Amino acid sequence: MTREKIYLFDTTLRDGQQTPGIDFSTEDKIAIAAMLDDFGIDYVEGGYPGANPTDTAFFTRKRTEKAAFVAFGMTKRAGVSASNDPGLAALLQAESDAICFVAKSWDYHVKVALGCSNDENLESIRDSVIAAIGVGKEAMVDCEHFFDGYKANPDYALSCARTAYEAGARWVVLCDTNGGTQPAEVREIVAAVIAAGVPGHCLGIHAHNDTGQAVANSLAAVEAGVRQIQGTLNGIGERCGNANLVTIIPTLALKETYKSRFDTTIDAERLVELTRISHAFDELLNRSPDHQMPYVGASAFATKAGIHASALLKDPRTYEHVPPESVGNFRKVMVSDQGGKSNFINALKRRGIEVGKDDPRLDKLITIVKEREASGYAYEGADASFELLARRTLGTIPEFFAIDGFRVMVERRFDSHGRVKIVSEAVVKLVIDGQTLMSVAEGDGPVNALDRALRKDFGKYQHEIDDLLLADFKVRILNGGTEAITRVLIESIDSDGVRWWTVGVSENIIDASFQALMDSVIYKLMKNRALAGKIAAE
Ligand SMILES: CC(=O)SCCNC(=O)CCNC(=O)[C@H](O)C(C)(C)COP(=O)(O)OP(=O)(O)OC[C@H]1O[C@@H](n2cnc3c(N)ncnc32)[C@H](O)[C@@H]1OP(=O)(O)O
Ligand SMILES: CC(=O)C(=O)O
Repeated sequence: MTREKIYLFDTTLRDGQQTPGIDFSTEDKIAIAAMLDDFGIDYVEGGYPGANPTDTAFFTRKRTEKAAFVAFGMTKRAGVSASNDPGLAALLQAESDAICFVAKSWDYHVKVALGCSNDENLESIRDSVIAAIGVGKEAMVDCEHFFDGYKANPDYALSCARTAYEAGARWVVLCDTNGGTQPAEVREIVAAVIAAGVPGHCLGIHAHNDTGQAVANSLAAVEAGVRQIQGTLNGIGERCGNANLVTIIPTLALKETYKSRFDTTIDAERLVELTRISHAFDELLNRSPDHQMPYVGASAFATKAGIHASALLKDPRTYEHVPPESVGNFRKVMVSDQGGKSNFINALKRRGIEVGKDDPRLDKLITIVKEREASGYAYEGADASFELLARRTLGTIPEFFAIDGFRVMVERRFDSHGRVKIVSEAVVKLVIDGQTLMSVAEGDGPVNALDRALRKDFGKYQHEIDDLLLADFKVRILNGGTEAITRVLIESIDSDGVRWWTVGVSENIIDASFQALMDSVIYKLMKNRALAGKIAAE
């Protein structure tokens, strides 16, 4: 069987820009285009030059080295010639390798949205494609609402696609603009387009995710014959988003049904970059990655379940559809109340702690973790606290210091201008080598005050915690009403760039925070002595 290429077309910077809450700056666009170009995407659609200052500015800058850089815009307006349409002129003049025109292909839209005749719309499609080719650009046409249009008036939808193709468009892209089409319909309609004379190697698919089918519809279109897929990074896009290229790319590369027939520019060597790219993109959007995103999510290859962990450790293929490292992700066997001995042995081994399956201390640790999780602790997100708990149970943590007590006071005061000022003050009493050390500090809030007081006099350990920083602080109320208990998670970082999470649980938020703080400091002291924190690669 001859192999065929599937072209990848990224519209993150155009349809992705239409996502509610996402607004790229020109600098963002430059960074994202470079990321996509490096990764090996065939087409990068940069936006709509002439539509807004960001896109216009972006099109004056250098954007891609390898990928074809695409300008998006609408076909010429009815009633004016291509040479007299200012919108089309801006598109033709923009620095790009290709132009992707959006064109109506549903007669209802032609009538209602454009207010012109069906023939005038066909003329707009034809003349716009000819004009783009005339200035030396590759032309493509996004047939908006193609599937809905086909269902309403198949002859007209097909004549739009054919007109674009016959005018010389390299790609005629069938768009599920409203996102309601189902995979079986996509297969049937793509087959009809090919039967009407537009060959599959000139057809693309642009699917929206309004019924959660954008990826399935894109793959159904490939099965039916299209050879270009449009989509976005992490599936951003108007309303419920576009087809997620981060899901489609590994599916094409790793799943037998596609990999046996098709090639894309993303080979195995590039595919390992996928998780990093997906997360870097979220970072740029200033949002947390979706843990459950296929292939790249933090949970994509994670298991809490003891039965799964036991089999995974015998052979990962028992519970993994592809090897996590093929997409740059990794396996995570977590400890929790859902775990059995295998989860624990694996989690301990990663931290350099060897313990036999028959060691009674292992049973004790499992019991403690399960009891603590029942009372509100969550160790799957608090790796350092889990390690300390394990080492305490095994008896391998030195007694660095003891806490004699702490007190926190929060006061609402007025300054000399009558403005409200909230002052937090903490007192911490520690015992180190039999000597009591007492420190008092103020802070921005009670936890900050506690942290400052704790660090103010740490005796002989003082210099060891100077580079310890609290990077994040998360509070969760576990049950409502007067019996509410609080779980606090603290993320710490030190000058080695190492990060760790600790947890505290209490009916009192300050006490929960103090527990998490204590674990963070003890972990740091252990780490300084190479007694903890060696996470081996899985
Ligand atoms: C399905 C999609 O995602 S298509 C892409 C949608 N993206 C965007 O719209 C984002 C960028 N758009 C914009 O910034 C603006 O809409 C602009 C600059 C393009 C146009 O702005 P304006 O000239 O003020 O027009 P406005 O946005 O109000 O309306 C769109 C006009 O384009 C016309 N039009 C829409 N599609 C097409 C088409 N394919 N071919 C020709 N004309 C079209 C509409 O009939 C309407 O014309 P009218 O003003 O005579 O009623
Ligand atoms: C062109 C486009 O974005 C759509 O039809 O959805």
